[in-house]
Amino acid sequence: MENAVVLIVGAGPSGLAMAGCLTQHSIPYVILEREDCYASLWKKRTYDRLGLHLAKEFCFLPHKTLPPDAPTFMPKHYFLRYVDEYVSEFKINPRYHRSVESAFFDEAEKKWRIEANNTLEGSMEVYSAEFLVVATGENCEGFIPSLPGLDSFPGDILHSNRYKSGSKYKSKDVLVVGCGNSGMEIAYDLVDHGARTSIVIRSPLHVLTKELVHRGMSLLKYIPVYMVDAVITMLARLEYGDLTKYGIYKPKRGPFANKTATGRSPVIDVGTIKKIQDGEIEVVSDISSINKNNVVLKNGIEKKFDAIVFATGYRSTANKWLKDYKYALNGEGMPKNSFPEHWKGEKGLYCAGLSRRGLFGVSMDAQAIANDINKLTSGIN
Ligand SMILES: Cc1cc2nc3c(=O)[nH]c(=O)nc-3n(C[C@H](O)[C@H](O)[C@H](O)COP(=O)(O)OP(=O)(O)OC[C@H]3O[C@@H](n4cnc5c(N)ncnc54)[C@H](O)[C@@H]3O)c2cc1C
Ligand SMILES: NC(=O)C1=CN([C@@H]2O[C@H](COP(=O)(O)OP(=O)(O)OC[C@H]3O[C@@H](n4cnc5c(N)ncnc54)[C@H](OP(=O)(O)O)[C@@H]3O)[C@@H](O)[C@H]2O)C=CC1
Ligand SMILES: O=C(O)C(=O)Cc1c[nH]c2ccccc12
Repeated sequence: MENAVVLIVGAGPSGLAMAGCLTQHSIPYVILEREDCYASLWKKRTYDRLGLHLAKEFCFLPHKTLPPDAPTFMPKHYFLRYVDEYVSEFKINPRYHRSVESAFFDEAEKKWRIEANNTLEGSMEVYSAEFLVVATGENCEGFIPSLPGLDSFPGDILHSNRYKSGSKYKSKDVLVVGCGNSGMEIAYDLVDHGARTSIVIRSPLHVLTKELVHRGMSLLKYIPVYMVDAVITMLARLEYGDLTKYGIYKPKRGPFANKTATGRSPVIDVGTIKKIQDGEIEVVSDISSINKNNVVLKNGIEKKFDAIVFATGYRSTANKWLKDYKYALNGEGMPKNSFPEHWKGEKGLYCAGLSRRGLFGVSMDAQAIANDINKLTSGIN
């Protein structure tokens, strides 16, 4: 058994930000990561054309600024280069191929006991830690809904986290299920590669440009959210016109109030809306069942597809391996406390990056957690 002061599970931006902050306080830590690299979501499970939707002032990690000439909206590779520099500057050395499979609070020892599968060696490793930080992310596992007849579909079925580009779908009929930021951008990419593309839109959504989101986030510093929402919704209407004829309806709450209330981001349009308006992407209603290549929609229409991309979102899985999740999380593996106290659990348990606030939220959490651990370890309560 190995002893650690702080044990961090996950070497994504949250785990790395934790490492950066703990280093500032000279607090030792160990990071366990199931994959063979850091930032594995960004490196392995995102599509090729991904760029950051939020402006650079919301997309950096604690204690390291972005280069002054960084583009306002960074491409993925630019952000990853910054992450590489972060890792070398803070000398972060995660232990790779360590999949954490169980963790519980040992009441006798008053410490966390963590078991990780060393997937390279096929052995179990045991760690004990005073503080445990869950940094496994809200995008830990791709979610695919169970639909009647899905098993009978003979073509490609993939979650958006396995989609790279539309190059192999030229002249194919592809259905994208889900119209969050992933689904909308993947639909664009498919058309760009010559696929005949349809997208399932079953609920209301806000569509904004990245410039409008940037403007809205800047305005939020000065005026209340309902005013920001009113201004930004009006500007979006001028930009896109009435989208209801394409099956796109707005939620009752404004885009920023909705983000705060539900965590759901507005769709930040990368050109998909124009392709919908031009008839290059067809919006279809929710799926009722699947029979081989035929997809039966809830409005009774039946369409044939060669492939289905499920851009139906993600789940946190921390509640599965963290046996005593109740000290910080709910049954969905998300924080049990509400924002802004969401990061702090009991008995030295914390969660970073589960506030549905992107990289900005990641940085805030890591700083708050490291400050709290610093206070506790220096005996200032
Ligand atoms: C397609 C996509 C695009 C995004 N774009 C943006 C954006 O532009 N801007 C923004 O602010 N946010 C964006 N996000 C949100 C994203 O959640 C954050 O950017 C960021 O990746 C969160 O970091 P994280 O470390 O919390 O989680 P992750 O990046 O998911 O990292 C978690 C790490 O934990 C590891 N892990 C999981 N379970 C275990 C286990 N049991 N044992 C050991 N290791 C484990 C995983 O392998 C992974 O490396 C995007 C998300 C997606 C899906
Ligand atoms: N460049 C960037 O910055 C990007 C950022 N992201 C971020 O990553 C996170 C994850 O995004 P994303 O992958 O789009 O996931 P989301 O959870 O945001 O969206 C999931 C979508 O799938 C739909 N859906 C879920 N279940 C079903 C079902 N059974 N049938 C039909 N539709 C269904 C949802 O609709 P409903 O509302 O009806 O449930 C929703 O439209 C978000 O925070 C997003 O903003 C993603 C891509 C790019
Ligand atoms: O990409 C995401 O989903 C994010 O969570 C980033 C984000 C944080 N606050 C926002 C407000 C509007 C749009 C996106 C975000």
